[in-house]
Amino acid sequence: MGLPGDASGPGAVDEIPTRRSFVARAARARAAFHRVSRSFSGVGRRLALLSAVSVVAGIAEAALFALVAAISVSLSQGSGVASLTWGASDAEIALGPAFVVALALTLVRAGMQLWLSYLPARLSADAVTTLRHRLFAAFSDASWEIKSREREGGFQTLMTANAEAASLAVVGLGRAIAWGLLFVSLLATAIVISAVAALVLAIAAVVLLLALLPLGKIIRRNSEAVSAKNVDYAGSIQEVAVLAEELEAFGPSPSFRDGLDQRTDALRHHLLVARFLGNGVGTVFQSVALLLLVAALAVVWALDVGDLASLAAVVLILVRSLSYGQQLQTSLNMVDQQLPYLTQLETAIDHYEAHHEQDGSEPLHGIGRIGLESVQFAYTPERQVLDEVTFEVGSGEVVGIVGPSGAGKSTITQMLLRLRRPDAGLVTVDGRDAAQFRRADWRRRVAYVPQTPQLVWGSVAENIRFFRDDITDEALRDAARRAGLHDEIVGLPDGYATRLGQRSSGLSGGQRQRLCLARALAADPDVLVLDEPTSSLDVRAEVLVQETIASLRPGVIVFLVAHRLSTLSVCDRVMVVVDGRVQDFDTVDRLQLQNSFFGEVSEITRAQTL
Ligand SMILES: Nc1ncnc2c1ncn2[C@@H]1O[C@H](COP(=O)(O)OP(=O)(O)OP(=O)(O)O)[C@@H](O)[C@H]1O
Repeated sequence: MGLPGDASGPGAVDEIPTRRSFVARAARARAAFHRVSRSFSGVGRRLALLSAVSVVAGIAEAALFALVAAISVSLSQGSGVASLTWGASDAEIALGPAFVVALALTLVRAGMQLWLSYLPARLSADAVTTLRHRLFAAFSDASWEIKSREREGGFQTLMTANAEAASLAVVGLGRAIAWGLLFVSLLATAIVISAVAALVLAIAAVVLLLALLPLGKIIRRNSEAVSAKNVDYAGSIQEVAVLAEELEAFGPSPSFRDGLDQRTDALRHHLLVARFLGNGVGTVFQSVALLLLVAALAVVWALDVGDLASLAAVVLILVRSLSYGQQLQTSLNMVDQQLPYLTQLETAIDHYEAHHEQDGSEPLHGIGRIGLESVQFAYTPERQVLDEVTFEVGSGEVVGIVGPSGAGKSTITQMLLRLRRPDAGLVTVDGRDAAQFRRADWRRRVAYVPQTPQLVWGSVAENIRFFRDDITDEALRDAARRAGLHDEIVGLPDGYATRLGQRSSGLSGGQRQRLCLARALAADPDVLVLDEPTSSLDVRAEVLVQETIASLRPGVIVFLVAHRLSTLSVCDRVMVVVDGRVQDFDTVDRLQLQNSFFGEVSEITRAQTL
């Protein structure tokens, strides 16, 4: 994944047109809906419902205002009849029925308004839930190549903060439609009641909306900056959490603290602008709207149009419609503010989906032989990391992989685990291309114990089972026995149900490593890849693990990346990797005589143990 701000990665924000026109804004809103509509089905139906409810609510409200105005005038004149004027036609209604109709309209309006609160909320909740599912699925299915480049905290930010912001963008879009249609419905009704009065006021409202448009651009630009910086910021925060132990021990340098403080400060300005504009625009709108209303009324008075009841109705309706206009403006600002987060989320999904992990279609029932055939691989074009690597290992063999730091040992294990694909050459299984086989089967047959074992929040049993529901309690106990951990687990306060944390796990480094060995053994693999499995173990535990490895014969192939020669005592053969090539692949005894790297390391080890 590209880092935030990197135009190629999910952190990048799409090019958004910056013209200050309604056309550009409408194009953005359309693009947003297009993106949102990909996130869940039935969006068209729901928007149609939202629009219909908005129009009905607007007409009900306008009719209510007209009736209230007519009743008020009638009461002030002491007449028992309310006179309603709708354009050229007049209607009269007795006060009793008029009150009943007013009450009914109030209830209809209340019901519609509640519905209008519910629909955007539902739209938003559905959209964000689906977005989160899509993002998680896209990330899970993305290749290791992409995942391994993921910035710490980047994915978390997308799943939490960005998803939250995207939900606000969808609420904003829904509300903008509702307030916009309410505004238009009220205005249309006002025009029917008194065309001149309403038109004068409508023009005033449109002028006001247009005048406030540039603010949207400022809000959007500010949000784009915040959205990109947030992912970066989350990365830095995550780093603090990940490095907590080392920071505690070493103490962070002033420059480290200053760096983080500067990142925190850099967000301050954007946050201030966002919050101020978010609230300030509404206040400005209200004040200017009232000014325009007074000015427009003065024009109506000067033109001498309309009777008292219709003028009162138009004023009531327009004051209300101006408030919807303000809410429309606020909603559009909210969309402007939150849309970059939604865009960033969609960009990330597209990025992960474009790098989908390729799978094979054939089932894999077992592995008898595994190897690499003329494998070439480079992480970057400048440096070849594996160069014509070829070997094959058969069932029951325990193979060591040694070599200088950076020689390519871990890269070979990543090939065997199918975490990376060769640029040229093949990973072979029983003479066939491994890429043909289903990954799910591969993961089941090829197990891995990393150098730094990771625990998950949960019990000891859950840590061994590691989300593979089909592993029985008996199988995981058996795996713990084979990893030499069973007796220690039984000695824990709650045995296999003892809860473990990720960091302060209550287990020693050696116990954690053996727990991960049990995790690897639990599914009864055909191939076991161990990256320096005894690095955290004392001599007694090391012997225990070596016995476990030896006991896996004859059915299992074991690859053992080793830095210490003591680890290699169980190996049938050892592969010496130097500069991305297999320099030698032979027994320990022969390597000691013929391989310069191996001989040198043996010498150093011997001198150290004397
Ligand atoms: N993700 C990566 N991106 C770019 N280069 C990488 C990446 N991972 C490893 N390399 C480079 O590839 C080379 C081989 O790395 P690899 O981790 O396979 O070596 P290694 O033999 O396992 O080293 P060590 O014993 O130190 O763990 C090194 O030069 C390393 O810098």
